[in-house]
Amino acid sequence: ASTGTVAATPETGDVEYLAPINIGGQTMVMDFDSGSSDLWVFNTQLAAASQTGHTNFDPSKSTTFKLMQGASFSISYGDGSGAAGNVGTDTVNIGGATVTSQAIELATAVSSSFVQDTQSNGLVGLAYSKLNTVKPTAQKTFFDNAKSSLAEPVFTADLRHNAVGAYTFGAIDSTKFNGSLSWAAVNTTNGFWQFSSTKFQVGTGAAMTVAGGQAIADTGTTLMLANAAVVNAYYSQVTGAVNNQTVGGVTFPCNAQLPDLQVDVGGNYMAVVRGDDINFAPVDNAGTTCFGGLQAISSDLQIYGDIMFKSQFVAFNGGNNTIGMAPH
Ligand SMILES: CC[C@H](C)[C@H](NC(=O)[C@H](C)NC(=O)[C@@H](CCSC)NC[C@@H](N)Cc1ccccc1)C(=O)O
Repeated sequence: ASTGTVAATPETGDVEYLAPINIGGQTMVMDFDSGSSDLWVFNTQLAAASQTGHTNFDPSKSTTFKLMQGASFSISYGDGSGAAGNVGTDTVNIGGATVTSQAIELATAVSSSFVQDTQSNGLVGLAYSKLNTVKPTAQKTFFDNAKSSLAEPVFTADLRHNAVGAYTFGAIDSTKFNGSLSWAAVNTTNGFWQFSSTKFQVGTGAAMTVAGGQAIADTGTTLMLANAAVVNAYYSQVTGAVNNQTVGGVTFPCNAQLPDLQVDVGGNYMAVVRGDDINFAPVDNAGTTCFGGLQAISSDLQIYGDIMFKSQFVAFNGGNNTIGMAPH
């Protein structure tokens, strides 16, 4: 039974968290994404302009790569970005955890936001395999393929503000969080690591409810996108907070006092998101106006991204479909 651990390194400003994987002998620095289920890479089939600045996987240099005849993929993401291309299989090793025949999706087209993000050379999808976009036959995620050979059927995300953390497969390192993990049931219907999140509390204020609230844990989303009721209640406690359409969300004075936000996870655990982490980044050169890490989303499905992960160590249990959290 194996385990694997890789460093999770934040891009400047904690925009994304990147980690190295080995595909057929080639190291690729990738964006680990618990909000999708395709492993796709920048590669030598892409137009030269798209390859520029990236590490490009070269299937012809891998002795273990096999093309998957007739297979293709095409994926779209909530921010409007996407990728598409063909598919093969190869040996993937992530920090010591190995899968010998992992579907590797070779992009032949990627949207500009991915081309511009030269530190990321593709995504490692870690949501449920039912979301995988390969046709005619959907493929399994690395975690799904690795699960049976891992010491425990789990992977964990230990993401830090402006510091190196870790992704671990097959073990839970209890030295990386305070106290014990609180576990919640995952609703796998939509293919996400989805749980009920119906209560919230701003600072020491009254507990409030989001009727029927649901959320997903998405390591590939930078911010925390919550119900408007949560966002309005939160920023009503922040002097100078305004909904700034030009920058596309709520901003506030960078020296504002930001309360902690508590959100319930599965009905029996209130996850504390540190107020400091909700000060995401300045929007002006003088650093006087800052952009909120908590923003509103109109869909019923809230997306708890890296802003939450910076306060919470998260364990994803594929054995019993539960999600564990503890402060770190
Ligand atoms: C518009 C597309 C919708 C959202 C839907 N797609 C999804 O839900 C996909 C699997 N997941 C995503 O679009 C989002 C979760 C949306 S919750 C509905 N997670 C993956 C995202 N963090 C990947 C990413 C990483 C870095 C830069 C940009 C994007 C679909 O295909 O129908």
